[in-house]
Amino acid sequence: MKDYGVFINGEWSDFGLDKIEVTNPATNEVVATVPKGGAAEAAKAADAAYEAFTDWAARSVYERAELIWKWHRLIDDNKEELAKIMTEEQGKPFKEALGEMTYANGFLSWFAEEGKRVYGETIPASVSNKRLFVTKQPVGVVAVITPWNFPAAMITRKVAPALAVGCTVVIKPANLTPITALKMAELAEEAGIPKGVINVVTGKSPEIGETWLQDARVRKLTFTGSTEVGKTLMRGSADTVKKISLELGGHAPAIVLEDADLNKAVDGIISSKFRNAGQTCVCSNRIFVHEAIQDAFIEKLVAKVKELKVGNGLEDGVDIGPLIDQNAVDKVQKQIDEALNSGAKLEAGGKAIDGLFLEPTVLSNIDDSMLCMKEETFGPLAPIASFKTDEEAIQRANDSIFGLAAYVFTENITKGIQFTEALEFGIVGLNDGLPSVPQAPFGGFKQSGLGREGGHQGIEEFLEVKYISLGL
Ligand SMILES: NC(=O)C1=CN([C@@H]2O[C@H](COP(=O)(O)OP(=O)(O)OC[C@H]3O[C@@H](n4cnc5c(N)ncnc54)[C@H](O)[C@@H]3O)[C@@H](O)[C@H]2O)C=CC1
Ligand SMILES: O=C(O)[C@H](O)CS(=O)(=O)O
Repeated sequence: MKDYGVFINGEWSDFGLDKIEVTNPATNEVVATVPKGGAAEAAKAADAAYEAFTDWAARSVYERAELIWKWHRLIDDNKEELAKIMTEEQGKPFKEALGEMTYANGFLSWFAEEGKRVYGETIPASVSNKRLFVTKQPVGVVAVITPWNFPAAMITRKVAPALAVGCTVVIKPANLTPITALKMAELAEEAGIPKGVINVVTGKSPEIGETWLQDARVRKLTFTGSTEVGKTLMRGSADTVKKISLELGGHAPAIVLEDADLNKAVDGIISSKFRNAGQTCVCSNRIFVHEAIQDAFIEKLVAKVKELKVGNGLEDGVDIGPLIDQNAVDKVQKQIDEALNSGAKLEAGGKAIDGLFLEPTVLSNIDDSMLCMKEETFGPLAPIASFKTDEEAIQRANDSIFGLAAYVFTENITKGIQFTEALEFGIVGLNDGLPSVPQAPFGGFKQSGLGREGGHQGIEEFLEVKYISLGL
C-alpha cells in the first residue's frame, strides 16, 4: 500500500492533508491513499499551469510532439504495471486494463502528430491593400475532470490534444481511481514534460471544480462523467465564459434486424454490453430484437453469457470483474428486480454473487416502461425487447434524453445505412460493437454531451481561431 502525493508544478507533495483511501473493488483492500486536496491545492495547480503556459505554447509543435512521444514510449514500456494498478483500483480484468493502456496511449501518438496539422488559411481581401489571415492558437489553461471507469483513456483523450497544441492542464481524476493518473504523471515528468504543464490534484471534487470554474485563467473545461455533474459544470463555466467539452451519460440501443447475422449480432452485443462489467457510457443497454428471430437470438446470447467468467480481474480467464462500489451494485439490482416484478423473464444471471460481483444478466419480455429502459444501467444487465417494424425500432431507440452510441445489426447494407442516418446518436456501430478508436470523433447528441474527443475534430476543442487583417 502506497501513500501518494499530488503533482503540482513538478513537485510531489501530500501537503500534510488528510488522506483518501483507494480500495480494490474485488477484495475491498486498501491499495493506496491520496491527499484530500481542496481549493488551496486547486489554486496552486492553476497558478503552476498558468505560469508554464507561455513557454510551453511558445515551443514548436514538433518540440512538444517529441516530448509527447517520449511519454508514449514510457507508458508503453510500463503498460503491464499500469494495467495491474488499474485492475487493482477499478476492477476491470487485466486483459481489458492492458487494452485500455493501448487505447489511452493511442491518443498520445494520434495527437502528437495531429498537432502538426493545425493549419491556418488566407482569405481573399475585398480591397487590394489588405491581406487577411486566419491562424489558430492554444486556448490556455485547461481543467480536466475525469471518471472512474476508464482511468487512463479519459485522461489522455483530453490531455494529449491539449498538450500537442500548447495548452497546459490541471487534472482532477476520480477519487475512486486516481492512481493510474498519478502514475502516468510520473512518466510524463520522466519524459521531460516541463513542470507546470501537467498538474494532478485529488480530493474534494466540488471544491476543486468550483475553484477552477471561478478562475478566469482557466479558459477551458473538459469533463467526462455523469450528465448531472456535467450540467453543474456547464452552469459554472458560464461565470467566466469558458470553452467546454462534455462527454456525459449514454443509454445505447442495439437493434437486431430480421436479416441480421445472429452470430455477428450476439458477439457484437456481448462485446459492447459486458465490457468493463457494463460500466461504459457506450454499452448496449436497450436491446431491440425483431420478433421473428427473438427466440433464436436469445438462445445464442444466453449460451455465450453463461460462459462468461466472473471474478477478480487479476485472475486468468476472468471476463467480468466487480462493479465499482455498492451503490453501483444496488442500482443494477434495482433495475433487475423492478423488471422481474413488472413481467420480465429471467433468461440468465439475476443476482449479486458476493461483494461487488454481479452475475451477467439477460432479461426478456421487456417493455419500455421499465426502469432499465429509461435509466442508464452502468452494469452487466442485458434487457431484450421485441419489435415488429423498422419504424417502431427507430422510434423507440431515439426515445431517450441520451444520444451517445447506438448499434445496428443487419446484412442489408442499404437498410443499415438508412438506420445509421435515422438514429439520433453521435456514434453508430453498424455490425460493430466496439467502434471507439483514437482516430475517430467520440461524442454525443442531446444530453450525452458537447463537442468531440479523438479524431481530427478533437484537437479543435483546445484551439482559439484568430483572424488577422493586414493593411498594406
Ligand atoms: N460520455 C462519456 O464518454 C462517459 C460518460 N460517463 C458517465 O459518468 C458516469 C460514471 O462516472 P462517474 O465518475 O461516477 O461520474 P461522476 O459524474 O460522478 O464523476 C465524474 C468526475 O467528476 C467529479 N465530480 C463529481 N462532482 C463534481 C463537482 N461538483 N465538481 C467537479 N467535479 C465533480 C468526480 O470526482 C469524477 O472525477 C456515468 O453516468 C457514465 O455514463 C463516464 C465515462 C465516459
Ligand atoms: O467512458 C467511457 O465509457 C468510454 O468513453 C467508452 S470508450 O471510449 O472506451 O468506448
